[in-house]
Amino acid sequence: MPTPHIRAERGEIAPRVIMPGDPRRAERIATDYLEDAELVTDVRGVLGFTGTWEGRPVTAMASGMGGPSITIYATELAREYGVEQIVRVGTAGGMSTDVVVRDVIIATGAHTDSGMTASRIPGVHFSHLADFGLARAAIEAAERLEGDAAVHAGAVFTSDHFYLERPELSAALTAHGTLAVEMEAAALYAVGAAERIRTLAVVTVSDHLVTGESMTAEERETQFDAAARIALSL
Ligand SMILES: O=P(O)(O)O[C@H]1O[C@H](CO)[C@@H](O)[C@H]1O
Ligand SMILES: O=c1cc[nH]c(=O)[nH]1
Repeated sequence: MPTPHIRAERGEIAPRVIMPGDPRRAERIATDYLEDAELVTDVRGVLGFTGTWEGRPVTAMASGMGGPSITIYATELAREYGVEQIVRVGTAGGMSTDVVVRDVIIATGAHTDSGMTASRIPGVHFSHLADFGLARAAIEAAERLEGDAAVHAGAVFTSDHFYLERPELSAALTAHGTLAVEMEAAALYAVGAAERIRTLAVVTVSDHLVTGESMTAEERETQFDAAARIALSL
């Protein structure tokens, strides 16, 4: 049954969902990786395609940007479509000098100062954790990958801001081992905990807060092969 934000019928969305922020990246995953992919939702331009990858059904559907947006889609997918697993395939800004542009990060946890999770369990510093089995499988898949992408596992920072510069906060997070900043992982992990579904974020470093290195907008759409292959294998 369609929801306010997803027009697919139940059964048109696979139990496994690959979720980039960008609708065009969802379309590219469908065309470049999936077989027999069909558009199943396009409400608000947030595209979702269902097809198969190595014979297994999978849906590639965008989340839009930020915690509120991914929370809406992930919650509706879990509650209304029986989705069991959502793997975000996103971009992130490098914070640690241990990572460089085009590296891939398997986000085993996500720090955040977002009010979204603060309001889920007031008074508690909730731990936003990836599903352990998915994270372990992603690390194993990365070890089998051909190509020269460097893959890291560790914590990211999920921010509600893209443009607000907070150098002291960045320095403190980096000093505590945070690898990169993005805008959805913590919210996705909170939905995973609340709805009892498996969630993981695999992000490609698209720019670096310290070195200033950056991908172009076109590269942000295309340079995610390693992350996509890891996510699709799960
Ligand atoms: O490339 P995506 O998956 O959208 O991820 C990152 O890019 C967007 C900001 O440009 C935010 O959504 C951030 O999390
Ligand atoms: O959220 C994001 C994504 C990419 N780069 C950033 O600096 N922030």
